[in-house]
Amino acid sequence: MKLKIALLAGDGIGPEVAAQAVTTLQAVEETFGHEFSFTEALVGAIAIDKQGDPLPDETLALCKESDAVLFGAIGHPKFDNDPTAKVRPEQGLLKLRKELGLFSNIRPVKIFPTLIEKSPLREERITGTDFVIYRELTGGIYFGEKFLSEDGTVASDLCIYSEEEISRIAHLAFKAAKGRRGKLTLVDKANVLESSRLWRKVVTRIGESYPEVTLDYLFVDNAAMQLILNPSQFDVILTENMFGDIISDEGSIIGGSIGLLPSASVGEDSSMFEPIHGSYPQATGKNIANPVASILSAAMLLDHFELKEEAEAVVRAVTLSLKKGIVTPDLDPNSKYGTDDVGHYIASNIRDSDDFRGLNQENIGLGKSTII
Ligand SMILES: NC(=O)c1ccc[n+]([C@@H]2O[C@H](COP(=O)([O-])OP(=O)(O)OC[C@H]3O[C@@H](n4cnc5c(N)ncnc54)[C@H](O)[C@@H]3O)[C@@H](O)[C@H]2O)c1
Ligand SMILES: CC(C)[C@H](C(=O)O)[C@@H](O)C(=O)O
Ligand SMILES: [Mg+2]
Repeated sequence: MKLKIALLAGDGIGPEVAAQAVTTLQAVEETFGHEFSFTEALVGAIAIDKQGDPLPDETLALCKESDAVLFGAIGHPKFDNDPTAKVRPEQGLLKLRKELGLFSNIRPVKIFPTLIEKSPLREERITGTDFVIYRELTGGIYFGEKFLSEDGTVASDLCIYSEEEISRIAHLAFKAAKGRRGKLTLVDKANVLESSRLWRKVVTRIGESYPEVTLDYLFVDNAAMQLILNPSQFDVILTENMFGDIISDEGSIIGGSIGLLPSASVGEDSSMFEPIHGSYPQATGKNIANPVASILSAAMLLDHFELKEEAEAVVRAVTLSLKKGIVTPDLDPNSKYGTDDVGHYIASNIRDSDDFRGLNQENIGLGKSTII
């Protein structure tokens, strides 16, 4: 298959982890005989520095004409520490999501069996964790009208949703639940927020068309607690933009590190693949960032284009690296391996995959190798 991929590495550790996703995709390309092209473009703080715009027109145009976008991370402390800055790196990411119509952000949370002891939670709590968050990505409080009074003492952000925005992602989430364990949990704050009550009404109505899926509801504060208390109760979580942002960072540490959690953002015509973590500025240039979230985002890209065997090969290679202890310091403070070592190990395992391709994965203790 030929794929034209826009590569938006961004800021901080973005370029370091995205480089390993590219190395992985190049290994897949060679091993399975595909043709992937990568075209780089600016986004985030580096784009502000170079062009005064966090999403230059040519970057957006490239993304629109590409088959998919591979995204690193954006963000820089000079903006984080300046609440008065009018132009900000995050605006580039948000505009990109909106312009590409990426309304559904899919964030799978699965425990790698060999990492169970790396989790801050006890083994008996996290065993069996395997859920996926469907986070609405182009609406809600992120995109509602903003207000700041002239004297700078009063501010507001409007949280606004339409039935249409809720129903299109709800259908995707119900379909996902149907293909998994048949459970969908809507996370909202319907005891307080009008917008959440609209979510409940619309999702409940849509649920009637999916009789094989059990729908339940959790208030977001309770959901935040349940995620830690009993994460294996969840199958598909459907939620609005900001709640999804928050609970996915929380969910990521169940498996040991946010550096493991990938995501796919999809719309009608476009798709983008990015780790859920940010630019981790403290780690920039140190070769310590975990590239696995970025590499698994590349696996989600392959899966999205129906390259199932290829996606599985990536997940298997990642699983093997974790099993062998070829990991970055977030998973093992004494590790001698850097971001690039982990990426190269994974890529070389895809290239030499004869030694484990086709083997019964259970026999070699890798468990299930699908990503979602
Ligand atoms: N999608 C994105 O590009 C994105 C996402 C979140 C935050 N941000 C931006 O990133 C900047 C920093 O934000 P933050 O510190 O709140 O979040 P962050 O995700 O960058 O880092 C938070 C913590 O998570 C850990 N971490 C993150 N990525 C890791 C990796 N690959 N390997 C190992 N550990 C990792 C580190 O302990 C780090 O201190 C901000 O400017 C923020 O706006 C961007
Ligand atoms: C950087 C920020 C705009 C972004 C978000 O809040 O969506 C990030 O936290 C994420 O999870 O992708
Ligand atoms: Mg986030």
